[in-house]
Amino acid sequence: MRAAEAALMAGLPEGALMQRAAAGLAGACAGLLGRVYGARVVLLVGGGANGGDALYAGARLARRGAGVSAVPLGARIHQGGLDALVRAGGRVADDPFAVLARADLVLDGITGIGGRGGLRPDAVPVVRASRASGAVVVAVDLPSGVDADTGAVDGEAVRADATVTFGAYKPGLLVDPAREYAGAVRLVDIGLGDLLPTPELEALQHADVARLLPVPAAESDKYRRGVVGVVAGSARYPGAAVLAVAGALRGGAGAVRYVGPAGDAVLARYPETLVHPGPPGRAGRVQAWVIGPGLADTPGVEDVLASDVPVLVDADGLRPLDPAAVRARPAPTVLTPHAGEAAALLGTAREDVEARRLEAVRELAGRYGATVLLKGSTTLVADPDPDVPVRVNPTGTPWLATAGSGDVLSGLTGSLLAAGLAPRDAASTAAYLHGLAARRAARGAPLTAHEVAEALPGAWRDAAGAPRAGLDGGPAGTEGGAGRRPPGS
Ligand SMILES: NC(=O)C1=CN([C@@H]2O[C@H](COP(=O)(O)OP(=O)(O)OC[C@H]3O[C@@H](n4cnc5c(N)ncnc54)[C@H](O)[C@@H]3O)[C@@H](O)[C@H]2O)[C@@H](O)CC1
Ligand SMILES: Nc1ncnc2c1ncn2[C@@H]1O[C@H](COP(=O)(O)OP(=O)(O)O)[C@@H](O)[C@H]1O
Ligand SMILES: [K+]
Repeated sequence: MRAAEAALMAGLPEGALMQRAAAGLAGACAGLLGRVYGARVVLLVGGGANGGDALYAGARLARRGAGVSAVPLGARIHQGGLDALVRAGGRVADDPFAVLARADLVLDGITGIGGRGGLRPDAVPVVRASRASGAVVVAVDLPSGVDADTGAVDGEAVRADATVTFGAYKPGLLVDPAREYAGAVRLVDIGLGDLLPTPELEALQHADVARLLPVPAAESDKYRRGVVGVVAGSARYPGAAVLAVAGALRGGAGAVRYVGPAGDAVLARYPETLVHPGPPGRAGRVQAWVIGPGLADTPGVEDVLASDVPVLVDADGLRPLDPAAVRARPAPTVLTPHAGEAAALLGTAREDVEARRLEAVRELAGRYGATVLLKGSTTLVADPDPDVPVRVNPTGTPWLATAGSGDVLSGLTGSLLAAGLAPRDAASTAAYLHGLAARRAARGAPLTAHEVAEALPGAWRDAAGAPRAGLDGGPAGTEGGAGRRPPGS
């Protein structure tokens, strides 16, 4: 951000960029207020340019008739911004707590990308008073106190109803725990355009997923569409096998081979499954393996890792995992740990992984030379190449935190691998569809893992922009829609 802003500023009059930011910010605040004239606005102003943004936006609101008071925090204050505010009729608050108690809107301009660590002690009571006032809290660029680069929150931070961010989304707006502090995020374009470098994080959108989803062609047969092998379930956990197969059947592979002791349970629910007693090496050719869900102590991980096709390792399969063995594989490996499993692999505590997800997923991907999908409130997918952007999943719902939903995800991901998607694409597309399916299935009420699997075709159609019911079976070549949408649609 800093490099791109410096390059852009070099060709602009002094202060122009901050004015663009302030104009966007003031516009967003006006929208939230509904009526600007007579509204009471309080600016929390730190010592940097983030405070400058707040002051110039405050000046714009004051010119439209708002009563605007600034609460300076920190040793310095942006002088140009303060002068503009005073010229527009705003003022510095004599009693911060009195103005906050009556505020309609509070602008958090304490820190932006220059913030380090949580809020400093002098800011804490003022921020708490802002929340307690019932005013709408709008963060400037980022909620103060969150880490812009990682999404970590070390100490206290502003809990915003909305965040107006400039130029590009910052990782702290997309990755929990910080993401939760940001509220609804709006991006204001300040003209950085091509000056922005390759992002560290990217989030798929419907159109991206539509381009990635495998669609059978006229010449396809079940083998050419890919066969996925699922090694899952045990006498103790037969259900995990059923759920992993459920995900795999809906992921685009032409056939699903199940290997393990839960064949009867699988066939009872999904007669289309090809069931083998094992071991995996004798089950016939597959284009990708999924191993782990509900495996308990069943052996087979080494056997599967020795194969020359992509392998997804989940749940119990992750326990005995040796980095050297994974790195030595001739084909890609995908690991899908939740925070607890990731912590065990890294030799750290679950809370550490949850506090620093981005770091944890990158470290695991590097250590294992594998694509790693870290599950949880923010699902992240890291490539073994550290220069490739990490993908953050924008879909999903906390209702997904239900037993067995991870088994569905591993089957789905494996199926997309078998269908030929690159590991990072398979994992991030699966997480996207899985999250979308969960939202469709939950609609604000508890859901079961099985319902997530059942909702996958609907999620697929949504993402692919496929014709709605009643229009299917139109002119030849129109079914499926996926992959045929023009870029950016
Ligand atoms: N560079 C630019 O051209 C633009 C920058 N913009 C704004 O400028 C911001 C970055 O400005 P700065 O680099 O001045 O940095 P910030 O304004 O984010 O923060 C720096 C100030 O905060 C203090 N500080 C650091 N950590 C703190 C903490 N935990 N608690 C309290 N105070 C703390 C520092 O001592 C310093 O005074 C962006 O986030 C954005 O809001 C926008 O105006 C767009 C244009
Ligand atoms: N708080 C949350 N918000 C959103 N998604 C969540 C949350 N907690 C868990 N999930 C998702 O739910 C699924 C749970 O998978 P997992 O932990 O492997 O459970 P299981 O082993 O029971 O299937 C994952 O897709 C994960 O990303
Ligand atoms: K801020």
